[in-house]
Amino acid sequence: MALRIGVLADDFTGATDIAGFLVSAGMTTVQFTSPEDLPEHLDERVDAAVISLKTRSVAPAEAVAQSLKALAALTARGAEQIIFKYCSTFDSTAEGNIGPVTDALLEAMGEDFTVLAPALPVNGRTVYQGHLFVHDQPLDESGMRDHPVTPMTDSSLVRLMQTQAQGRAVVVPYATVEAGAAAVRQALSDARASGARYAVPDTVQMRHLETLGAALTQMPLITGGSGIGYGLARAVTQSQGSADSSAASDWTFSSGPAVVLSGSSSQMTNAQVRTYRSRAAALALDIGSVLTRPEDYCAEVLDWVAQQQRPDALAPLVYATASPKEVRAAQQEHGAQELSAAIEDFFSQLARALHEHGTRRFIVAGGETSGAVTQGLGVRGFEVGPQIAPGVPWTRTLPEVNPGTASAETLDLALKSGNFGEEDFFAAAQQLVSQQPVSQQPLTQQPATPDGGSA
Ligand SMILES: Nc1ncnc2c1ncn2[C@@H]1O[C@H](COP(=O)(O)OP(=O)(O)O)[C@@H](O)[C@H]1O
Ligand SMILES: O=C(O)[C@@H](O)C(=O)COP(=O)(O)O
Repeated sequence: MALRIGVLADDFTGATDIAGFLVSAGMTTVQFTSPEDLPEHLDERVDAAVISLKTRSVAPAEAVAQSLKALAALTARGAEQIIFKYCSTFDSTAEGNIGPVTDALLEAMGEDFTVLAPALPVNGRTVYQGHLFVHDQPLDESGMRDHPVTPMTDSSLVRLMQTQAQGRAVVVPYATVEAGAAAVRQALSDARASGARYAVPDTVQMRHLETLGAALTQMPLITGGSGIGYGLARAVTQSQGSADSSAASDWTFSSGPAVVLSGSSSQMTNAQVRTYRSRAAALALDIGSVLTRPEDYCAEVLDWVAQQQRPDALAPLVYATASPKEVRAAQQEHGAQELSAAIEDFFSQLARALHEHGTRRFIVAGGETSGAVTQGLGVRGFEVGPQIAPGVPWTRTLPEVNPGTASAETLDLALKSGNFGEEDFFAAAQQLVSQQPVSQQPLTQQPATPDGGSA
């Protein structure tokens, strides 16, 4: 079967977020860490491929260039529909990057119209009258108001888009979405005829995403969050009669020691670390040692982890997670960027050392931290499995594209965006492993035949 959906995501855990939702809707999904890593021939069982970029907060021209490369890689694999995945809280500045990237993708695809659909009601992100809410607060009154890189000071998606993009945006109101897919299609066609370039559909419940998915199956470019990915995938798999047989239902895990690495300091991750500390061995990183003697300290932490890894115990936790007050104080003392980079490098080095000493399962908290860990492990592609929590799936590495992992064995990775998961997330991830079902042949890359076709 041809590649039904190709996704380019503007950050790492955002990519795993949408990949997990595509799988939960019944699509076999693989994820790669750059367009270059996408194999020329994907396994024929693959319905969706996700490329994770790091374009959320780079300069707009750089974001556009990387996104166009990813688009080219996906269309070259025959992707029938493209999704540009950004954050469910529309993380961007007045310069971009959601507007410039969307415009560049439209132009490259020869299109003049798309939707902006960031909503993910199961995680409290809803859109009403074109305004984005985080649970019961408008976006600009939520914690996103104080985001260090992309502070969100308006909740109107129409205004947010129009300040950074080239065209006009219009709302598809709640009543139209409630009326069903045909009504949405008509509203989109009217909006386009009126000269609008972007439509913002109200989305209050998960079922609205299914309505939107059914209305949008023929739209070449969709932009939004993981929720619209779910809606589209449901529409496709339902029309094929396969929506109920989740692609993750017969997922298996590798055996071997596990570790939890937490570099996010979000409110939710702080709560998750507190909860887990009461149940498992936990080590708070000494930031001074991370900064001044990272190599020796890495060896000490490695020894500590090895002593704690026992088959009858929960995986040990190593964390840099700290309260906002502690983070601010440390940033003032050492400089925010230097500190982030040092901690990320440390996690990257530690993950590599842990892998070399036998660790096979990594549970990681934090988007940037996940990027650093996968980089340390040399992971460039993985298959996406069952969700531990909405937006956080288990994944396993595809050995063929991960020569850095040194062997044909697969690694299990759970890569969590800072804000996602319940308070017991770290233990819940391991509980899912211990309930693992019957073995399934892992996806492998199709060997290329001399004529360039797949074997
Ligand atoms: N104690 C700390 N003080 C300062 N910065 C920290 C601390 N712990 C982690 N960090 C840094 O904060 C950043 C957290 O970002 P990230 O991993 O993306 O989490 P999130 O998904 O919550 O944004 C990383 O760069 C990490 O290295
Ligand atoms: O859409 C979402 O909310 C997430 O997939 C996402 O992008 C979160 O970003 P980070 O919190 O920066 O990991």
